[in-house]
Amino acid sequence: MSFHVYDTTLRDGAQQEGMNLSVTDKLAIAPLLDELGVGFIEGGWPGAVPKDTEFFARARSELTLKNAVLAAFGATRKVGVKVEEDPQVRALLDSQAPVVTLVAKSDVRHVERALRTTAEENLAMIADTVRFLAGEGRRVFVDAEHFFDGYRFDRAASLAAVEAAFDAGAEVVALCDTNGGMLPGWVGDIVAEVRDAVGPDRLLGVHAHNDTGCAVANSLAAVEAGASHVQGTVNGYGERTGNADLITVVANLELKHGRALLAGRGLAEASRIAHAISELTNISPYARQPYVGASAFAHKAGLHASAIKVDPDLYQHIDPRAVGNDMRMLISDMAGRASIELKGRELGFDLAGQGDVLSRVTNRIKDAEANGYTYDAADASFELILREEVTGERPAYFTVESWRSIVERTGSRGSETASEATVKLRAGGERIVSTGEGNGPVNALDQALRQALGRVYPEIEKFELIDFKVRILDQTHGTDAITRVLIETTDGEQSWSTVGVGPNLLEASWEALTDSAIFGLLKAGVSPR
Ligand SMILES: CC(=O)SCCNC(=O)CCNC(=O)[C@H](O)C(C)(C)COP(=O)(O)OP(=O)(O)OC[C@H]1O[C@@H](n2cnc3c(N)ncnc32)[C@H](O)[C@@H]1OP(=O)(O)O
Ligand SMILES: CC(=O)C(=O)O
Repeated sequence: MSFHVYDTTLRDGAQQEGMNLSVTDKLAIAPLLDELGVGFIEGGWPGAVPKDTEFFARARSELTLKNAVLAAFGATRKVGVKVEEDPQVRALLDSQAPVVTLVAKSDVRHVERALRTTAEENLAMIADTVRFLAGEGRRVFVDAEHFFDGYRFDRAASLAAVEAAFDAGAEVVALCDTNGGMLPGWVGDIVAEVRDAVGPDRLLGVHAHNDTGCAVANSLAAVEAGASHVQGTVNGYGERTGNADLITVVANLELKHGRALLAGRGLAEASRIAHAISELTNISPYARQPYVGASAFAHKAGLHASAIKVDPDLYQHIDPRAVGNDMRMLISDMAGRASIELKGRELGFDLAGQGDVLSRVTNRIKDAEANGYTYDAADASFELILREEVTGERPAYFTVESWRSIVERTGSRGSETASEATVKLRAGGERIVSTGEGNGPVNALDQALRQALGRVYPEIEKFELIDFKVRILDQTHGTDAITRVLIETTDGEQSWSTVGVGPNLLEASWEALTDSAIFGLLKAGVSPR
């Protein structure tokens, strides 16, 4: 029996709080899902959500899928309505999607209290709708809503709904944990019982929500018990706490159970695709996401690094390349010499056998972290320290004579503010004095520094500050507290992060800004002038 990987990012994923996908977003996400290699892409509910009706219409001319087929989602016919006269069922046909997935009630309490009808009418709604759509040439899948809750309450009634769907011609019945309250043992037992009840030739699926934090585990339990169709969303998007993270489910099945499920390059592209979809949903990626998260293979503890130096597999459960991710060493006060050696290797420095350098860098990092610096989020500042300890000097792009930045309040009530900064430095054999204006004192300082350096290093014009984070450390000291600034800069292709610490925001920012300029010039291959 074939196995289905069924993605519902564009339908159930879009039910996540705060997510609002345009038709264009959906048309951009669908090819990424196709590239991932899923078998089915549920595009939305045509006839109920106007954007979804438009999505299916535009998909016909604008989408070319290599691996996946589109599924339109909708409900069984309404109570007491002839199926061929139900406009929502008609909209499913009109979508021209080759697969239609019907949500059907399979918990008798929902039938009686939400649909306000009888169990018999519900079975007729399921059978009529499946038969009608199958008769029109559609592959029909049924999502048995609240199946697990219903089964635990009245198993005969829930099983009758599943059987009605199969008997009418449904290709798949996906058992749904709609409220997400199940635990893996319960799911495994129930799927095994349903498997026995419906027989081995019928294709059972699973659709899990994450309210107990078990959506992935519940999906795996269902597959182990005989489900061969698994639904989920990329990045675990979905209502409330989300749906089963489809990439995690598939990675577990492929990499732990040896079942190749995705078409094309599949998992090897998973990290890139998960992040690209985050860009389109405008929801920041979750760094600690299994397999594809930025931290999924990041090691901070010095003891880990000392073993990883011998063999990376000693501290990681898979080769990160299997999911298109990378191993990274994080540098902090928890680093040891092995961490520095491995990080050096990552940055292109071979420090093997250079015990002195490793000890000096390790001690410098530990001291700096004790004074408020943090390097696990400021790789570029770390690299400058490492270079300095290896070569004995910092790249001499400029020497600073002085700088200042002021905030001026103007207007009759002092309600308008303007900032102005002056930087005096030497570069390219000249003394440069530059003044910058900005909407705040840090912005003005950044402008002044950039303008000064730009006279000698025009390469700096490409640099852009894209993130700025301030943290006041040791807040119990009030105004004595120290300030830490982390900034991220890009040259349009790559980005780098630097850190600064000081008694106030401006001093901390100045250090992070100058590190950023030096690192950017270094990376651009510019020699000091
Ligand atoms: C578990 C899930 O996540 S399923 C996916 C849920 N997704 C969505 O709800 C998003 C899209 N939904 C919508 O646009 C709207 O809710 C609609 C168009 C579906 C329904 O809206 P309305 O027509 O205004 O109906 P209303 O919200 O008042 O009630 C829902 C109706 O669907 C009926 N219904 C609910 N489930 C089913 C079902 N499985 N089969 C048939 N009818 C159903 C209800 O009995 C009710 O019928 P009634 O109008 O005769 O009382
Ligand atoms: C169908 C669906 O989304 C659910 O039951 O959760």
